[in-house]
Amino acid sequence: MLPADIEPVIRDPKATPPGHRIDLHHSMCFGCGSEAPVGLRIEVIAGEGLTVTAAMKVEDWMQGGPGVIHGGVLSAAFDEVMGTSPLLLRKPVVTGHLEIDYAKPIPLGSTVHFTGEILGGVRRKVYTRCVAHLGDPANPVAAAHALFIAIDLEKHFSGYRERAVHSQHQNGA
Ligand SMILES: CCCCCCCCCCCCCCCC(=O)SCCNC(=O)CCNC(=O)[C@H](O)C(C)(C)COP(=O)(O)OP(=O)(O)OC[C@H]1O[C@@H](n2cnc3c(N)ncnc32)[C@H](O)[C@@H]1OP(=O)(O)O
Repeated sequence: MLPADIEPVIRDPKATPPGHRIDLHHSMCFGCGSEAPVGLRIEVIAGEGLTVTAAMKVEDWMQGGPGVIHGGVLSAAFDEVMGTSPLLLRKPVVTGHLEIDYAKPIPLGSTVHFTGEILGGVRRKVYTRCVAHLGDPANPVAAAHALFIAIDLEKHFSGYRERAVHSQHQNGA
């Protein structure tokens, strides 16, 4: 999946320091929003270099097959974790391409640990990967690769903002 012309990228000196949560982009986001009525509420933590980590408790409402997580929920979690990592470059992005390898069923009640990494970039493209385990990093349960595209936030969402759902604490702003 990685292109031949991929180039190294450099963490922005003003990026969130290692060990700290990378700021959520808005409180009503399905992936990270603390006020979203339904959502994953994932906190992505900056790691060293171009890495991030996150953990997600697998709740009953995430069920797909009996007793295990739905694959789409896991996919959304990967999207959130990897999609946040380009903020280490101080670049807002959207997902262009996401692929998942599901290695093992993930039981309800378990905690999924994610370790993501930026692999490099080409122009506006940022390539990432992420591995998930249930407590033993040597025993992964899933892995993902994703391509994110850097955007101009104002332009990208200009035609959609009137539909945005706001937090009750934002006075409709
Ligand atoms: C919710 C978001 C809030 C963001 C705020 C702050 C972020 C804070 C972190 C939050 C974490 C969020 C994590 C969840 C993130 C989502 O879930 S985002 C939602 C899902 N994704 C989308 O809705 C994106 C929909 N797609 C699009 O809007 C447009 O296709 C894109 C991606 C903006 C690209 O369009 P474009 O700006 O016209 O650019 P374009 O010239 O077509 O492509 C640029 C380059 O990317 C390549 N490319 C584009 N698409 C693809 C593809 N699918 N496959 C391969 N290459 C591709 C092109 O070939 C081109 O390459 P080069 O020519 O440079 O070699």
